[in-house]
Amino acid sequence: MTGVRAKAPGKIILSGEHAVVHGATAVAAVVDIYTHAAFYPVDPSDFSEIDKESSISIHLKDLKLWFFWKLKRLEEAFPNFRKFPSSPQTCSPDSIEVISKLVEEQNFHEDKTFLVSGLSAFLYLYMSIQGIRPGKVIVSSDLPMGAGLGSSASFCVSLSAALILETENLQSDWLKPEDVNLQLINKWAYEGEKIIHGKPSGIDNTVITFGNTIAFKLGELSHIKCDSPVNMLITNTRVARNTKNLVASVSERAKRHPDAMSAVFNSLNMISKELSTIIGSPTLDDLSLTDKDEKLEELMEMSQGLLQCMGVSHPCIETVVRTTLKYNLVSKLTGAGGGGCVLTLLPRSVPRSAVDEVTSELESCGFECFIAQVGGNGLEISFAA
Ligand SMILES: Nc1ncnc2c1ncn2[C@@H]1O[C@H](COP(=O)(O)OP(=O)(O)OP(=O)(O)O)[C@@H](O)[C@H]1O
Ligand SMILES: C[C@@](O)(CCO)CC(=O)[O-]
Ligand SMILES: [Mg+2]
Repeated sequence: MTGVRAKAPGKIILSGEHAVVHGATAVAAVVDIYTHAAFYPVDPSDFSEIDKESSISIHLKDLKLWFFWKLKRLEEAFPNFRKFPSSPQTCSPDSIEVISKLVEEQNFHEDKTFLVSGLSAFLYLYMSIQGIRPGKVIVSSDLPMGAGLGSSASFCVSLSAALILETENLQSDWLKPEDVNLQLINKWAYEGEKIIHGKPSGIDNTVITFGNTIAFKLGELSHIKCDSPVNMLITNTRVARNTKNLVASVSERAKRHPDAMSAVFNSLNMISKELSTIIGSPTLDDLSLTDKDEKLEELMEMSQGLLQCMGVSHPCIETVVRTTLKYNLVSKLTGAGGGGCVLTLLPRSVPRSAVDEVTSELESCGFECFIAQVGGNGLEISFAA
């Protein structure tokens, strides 16, 4: 059986998370940790007698979990489901309810309920793009789930690509899809993100689809050309959290204190603009590189303070900030916060021994540290044999 395979990176947010949901500019970049999704349509003529009740299935390889929905059950739940509307459509609240029930009909172990939103996004994207037709999707990911590195968007982008694209013209090498397809994939992925996040800004799916480093405001992206990519140490505090709840909690705070919070969002907008200018400016010599790093550190420190003021930091995040500061390194949370991952800027001048020391101190607190490449390719596709 042949199909389409898609590979989508993760992302970090350098500044402006949460504020971007409220109209501010944010700056994000991809990281080289990937989600793979492959789609294999099942030819109805292949059905054996036992296969009569064919299904739509998803195999989450890393979790060793399989989920199946019989076509008959889906047709009964959605007698008038419209396949591939002319442009991506938002899942209505009524349909979300029906889809969640279909997902919950799978026998979930209590400790796997965090998958309900991801599987609901899967069913919606599958039925909208492919219709209620049999097929199998296989997903695997190296991204920590629910930790601020865009696992939900990476899942939605890779799924949308595998479901939308045809096998013709694909090769066994990884290729970037054509621009017109990237636009469509990004729009569908955003609809999937809405099911997982509630009210996403769209920054995560956009940077993951198009790659590199971007500034993003009100649905519009601009690419930032970086001639000297930033180096980040990423620390996963392993504290579980959920982006949907954190985004909602910031909106609630903004409703309670509209003027104060709009000043916070505005400050982050300014920080993101300055940060875009700094990382996009040409690096002339070592002196200008050091100057860039110092300015970035100061802006990251200010961002972390403002995120704390929005109520999305966490004692574990503060521990990372304090620990790295002992080594003169600056950190900020990334993504929705509340736990998850923290970024530490590694200036070009920092000695390797200092990075090793800070890493072992962070690991002794039970955190996981890694260095990822920032600002590479976005979505890529290939032929799946
Ligand atoms: N590989 C995957 N397979 C199935 N579901 C996934 C996968 N990756 C993410 N999800 C879904 O996305 C949810 C996590 O999304 P969430 O937005 O809370 O975190 P994140 O995307 O990792 O962080 P952030 O949005 O801050 O960058 C999971 O609980 C799950 O439902
Ligand atoms: C917290 C948030 O700003 C970023 C999550 O990576 C949410 C969003 O923009 O959708
Ligand atoms: Mg997410």
